[in-house]
Amino acid sequence: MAFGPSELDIRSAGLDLTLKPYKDRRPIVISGPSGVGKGTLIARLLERYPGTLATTVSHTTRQPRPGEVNHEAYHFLSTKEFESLIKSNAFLEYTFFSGNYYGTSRQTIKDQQAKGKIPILEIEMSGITQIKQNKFLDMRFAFISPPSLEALEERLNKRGTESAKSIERRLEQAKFEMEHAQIPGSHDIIIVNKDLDEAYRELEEWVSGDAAPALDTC
Ligand SMILES: Nc1ncnc2c1ncn2[C@@H]1O[C@H](COP(=O)(O)OP(=O)(O)OP(=O)(O)O)[C@@H](O)[C@H]1O
Repeated sequence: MAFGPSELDIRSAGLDLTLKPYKDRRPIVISGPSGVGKGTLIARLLERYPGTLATTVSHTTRQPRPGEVNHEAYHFLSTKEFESLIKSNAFLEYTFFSGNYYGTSRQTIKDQQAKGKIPILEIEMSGITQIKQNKFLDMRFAFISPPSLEALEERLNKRGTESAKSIERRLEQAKFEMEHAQIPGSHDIIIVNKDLDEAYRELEEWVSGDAAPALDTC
């Protein structure tokens, strides 16, 4: 009995098995409280579908951290340069947080689309409000929710990247974001990340267009 080539054979032959003819090729916006698992879920999607999906690189005026490479982690630039880009309407959304600007340029999305990829953006709440105010932008929005604030606190503690004060601030913000996410129309789908594998499956189905619309409120 003949078997077809394995995924490994195809990859090593330089072919990409992961090109998926998604029905919906609009940019995908993922949001949710800090520590909920957005980065983890997006990393899985990108690993599974490198030929179809791609993240975008944001701009920031903050200093690079050790190991962060310019144009990979972020496009690092001066405040003057950032403000000049704001004036020229280069950003889809931007925010000023903790003394620094952060923003997503229109160009970074175009760059990925020009390569035939569907951009995936991780954007916080105020950025989503800015995007939604622009009726020319057609994107889809997923909110990742923790099963509870207690579970979120545990994840942030376990991750070990934040001080107690920072965790407290993030939990306050999380409460606000979770309430906001309940407003009809604020997201196309809410995925509760309780079990990571289940949350991933739900996200993957929605991203690839195989899922039925999860909310009838949109
Ligand atoms: N379903 C889950 N159950 C338990 N732990 C999880 C789950 N999903 C993710 N985690 C863990 O929670 C922590 C936070 O995840 P991650 O860094 O992906 O969150 P994030 O939403 O990207 O956070 P931030 O916005 O701060 O970057 C990580 O240590 C991750 O391994």
